[in-house]
Amino acid sequence: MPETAPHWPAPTVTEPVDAVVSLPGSKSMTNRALILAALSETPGTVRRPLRSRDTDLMADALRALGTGVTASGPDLAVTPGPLRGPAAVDVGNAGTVMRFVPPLAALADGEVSFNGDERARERPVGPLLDALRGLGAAIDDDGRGALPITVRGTGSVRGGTVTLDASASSQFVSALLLSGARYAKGVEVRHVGEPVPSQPHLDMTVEMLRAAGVAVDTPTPDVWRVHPGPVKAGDIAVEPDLSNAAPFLAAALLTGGTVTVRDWPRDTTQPGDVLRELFTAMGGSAEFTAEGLAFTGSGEVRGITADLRAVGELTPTIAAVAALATTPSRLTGIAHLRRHETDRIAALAHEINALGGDVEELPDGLVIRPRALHGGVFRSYDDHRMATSGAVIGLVTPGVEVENIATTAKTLPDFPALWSEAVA
Ligand SMILES: O=C(O)C1=C[C@@H](OP(=O)(O)O)[C@@H](O)[C@H](O)C1
Ligand SMILES: C=C(OP(=O)(O)O)C(=O)O
Repeated sequence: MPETAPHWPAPTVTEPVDAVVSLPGSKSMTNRALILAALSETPGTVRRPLRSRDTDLMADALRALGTGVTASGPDLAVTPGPLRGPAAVDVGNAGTVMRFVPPLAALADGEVSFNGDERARERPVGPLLDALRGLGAAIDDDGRGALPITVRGTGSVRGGTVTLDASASSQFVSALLLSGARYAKGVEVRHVGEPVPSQPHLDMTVEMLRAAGVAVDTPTPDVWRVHPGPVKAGDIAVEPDLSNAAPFLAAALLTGGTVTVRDWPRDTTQPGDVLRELFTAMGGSAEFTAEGLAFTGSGEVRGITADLRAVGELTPTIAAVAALATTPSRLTGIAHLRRHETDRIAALAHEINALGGDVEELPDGLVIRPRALHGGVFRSYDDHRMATSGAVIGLVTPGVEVENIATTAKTLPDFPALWSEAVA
């Protein structure tokens, strides 16, 4: 029998939480920065990146393809080299690695195989693979539109115009755009189908490409054009991870306290910035201070009706807060969450209900009716955001134990210590 770690007793408080927290870098920005630096003409530096499972997997993938990635104090120094196979890439369960690296691997000379966690083999990549084939890449897969795959690189990709359905993940589009400048004809990506989720992440891709000297046009909604040309990443400064700020702001909201997140950017493409608005609608208030963003709870926590399509990765925390609110919530537009680290719609409903909650699954979301919760085990399904949601519920519900808190290492390895310190 494999040894399993004991469940983590979530700390419970009776006083308002009053804390100032420094959060590590954004996963999404770090992994984009690493890709852009690897595609660059000259060495670059990623300043204050996130160091976590997902970003270590990205660094390892790029090393396997011939790029130098070395720690330099709190930064990562990236030395681009000729991209080459053969190489084997372990994506873990990182969407950014399984989607962003294959278009780069198509530029390599040699075969690059991709595999990952059991769950990674269930997450969609089919539309991305078909798009890459349409741009001239050769890829072997077993016909399921999922890992494992082998990209048979020849050292160059023709590029051109491609149409795909990116309603399952915005990462399909970001992936093609990030490497597209290095394709002979660049790339024009056209989406058709249900709306693409995670618009802020698409904006982040476009903004980071432009900052790296790449010409990107967005002529009409659902069309993105990346012109061929050199990538010049240079120095890229990574912002604190605002999605990982969610549980900390929730602590202030739920306890009527104040949590300040240091260095919250005033202007950002991160979806977590929308928390200022969402958690204000749920009863708190946000204010920029000299230190960062101070979020204060009023003592009252209201439910919310919201379409979260653009900010889906915030759902687990919002659902946890909603379960503790005084009025019902309806969260929609998030069918794609069923293909995230776990089926987050089903997992949230199941785990909150197991603690006495009243959560109903919709095909594309959740209806959450407030009910007194009790202690018990909150399972994480190897999903970092499920684990942190268990911590949020446990903060005001005695006796909650989170199973596999270590899974937070995907994007926030220090979570248990940071959380315990913040709420102490
Ligand atoms: O591009 C990115 O960095 C991300 C895009 C989103 O993916 P989906 O559009 O698949 O939800 C988001 O949920 C994920 O955590 C990170
Ligand atoms: C969906 C997420 O991750 P991934 O990058 O693996 O898609 C997430 O972090 O919430």
